[in-house]
Amino acid sequence: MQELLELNGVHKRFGKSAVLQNISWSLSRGECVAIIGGNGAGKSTLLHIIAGLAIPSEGSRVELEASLRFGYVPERFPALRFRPSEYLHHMASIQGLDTQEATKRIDAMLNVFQLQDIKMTLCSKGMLQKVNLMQALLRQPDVLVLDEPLSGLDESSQMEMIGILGEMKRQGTAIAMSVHEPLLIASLADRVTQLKRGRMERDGVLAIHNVDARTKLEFADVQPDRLRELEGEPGFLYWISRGNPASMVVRKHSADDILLRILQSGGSIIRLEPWSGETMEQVESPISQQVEGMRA
Ligand SMILES: Nc1ncnc2c1ncn2[C@@H]1O[C@H](COP(=O)(O)OP(=O)(O)OP(=O)(O)O)[C@@H](O)[C@H]1O
Repeated sequence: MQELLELNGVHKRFGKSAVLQNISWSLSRGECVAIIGGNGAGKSTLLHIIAGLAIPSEGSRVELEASLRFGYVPERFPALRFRPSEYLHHMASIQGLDTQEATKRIDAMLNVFQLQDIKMTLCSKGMLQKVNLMQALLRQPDVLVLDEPLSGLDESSQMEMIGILGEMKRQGTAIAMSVHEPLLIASLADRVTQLKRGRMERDGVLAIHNVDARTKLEFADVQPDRLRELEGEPGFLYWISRGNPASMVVRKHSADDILLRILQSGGSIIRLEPWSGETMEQVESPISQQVEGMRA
């Protein structure tokens, strides 16, 4: 993977307080890194440095490609008295985007994000978080930096956000995000960086991230004909249950795509977890095989 950004021996101090100590870290195109750690561990400070919004007190931040574009999604986003489209046009103009280009992009994003263009004071937290993400995507960033993107969202908004971020990642956007939710880490992260009191305790590939890793998806409200379509998805392995709720085991690297399909089929996700579960004998056979069996 092509490296985009490098931090070398970064320290950050506020007065006498050392908030980050000796952080060496990198981020590559299309990679998603989850930054975890307790309250006050230094996650937001590290994200500010990654995004270029704060300068290290010591050490260096090196962009390894010319003209890299960064998008930053802060944790808190205020409900302003604008409609999303108005707000985004203001932001586009501040960022120096051509008006025609901005209109095209904002219309496309409102459509993709399925966001009603109502006053932001009337928007739910999930809707506001979409606007927050959209302002960061205006200039089609190479690197997207997110501070707790799922914080305070309900389950369906969380899944929607995971689907959107998964799509960004597939398109090659590098993502660095501070995160508490195991669901988000399991669905998107390639690597986890763990901070403890400003020091990097761990920085590595997820243990479950290998080609054989499997994920169990439990979901509800998908019509039987759609269940059969889900079987055709690359990465589908087997059913544990095809009732309502249904649960299936899929290859971990395909889980994002299948989650998206489930949501597009009108389903809702109940749970997603790493799976090392039962043997094939204990599971239900694919619907397609059963239908073949009935025909025979
Ligand atoms: N501008 C600042 N001036 C002084 N201290 C700061 C500043 N920004 C952050 N800190 C301190 O740095 C430490 C790390 O803060 P930071 O927000 O990076 O942690 P965090 O891991 O994101 O925490 P949380 O999970 O609670 O949001 C905290 O003790 C905080 O008080």
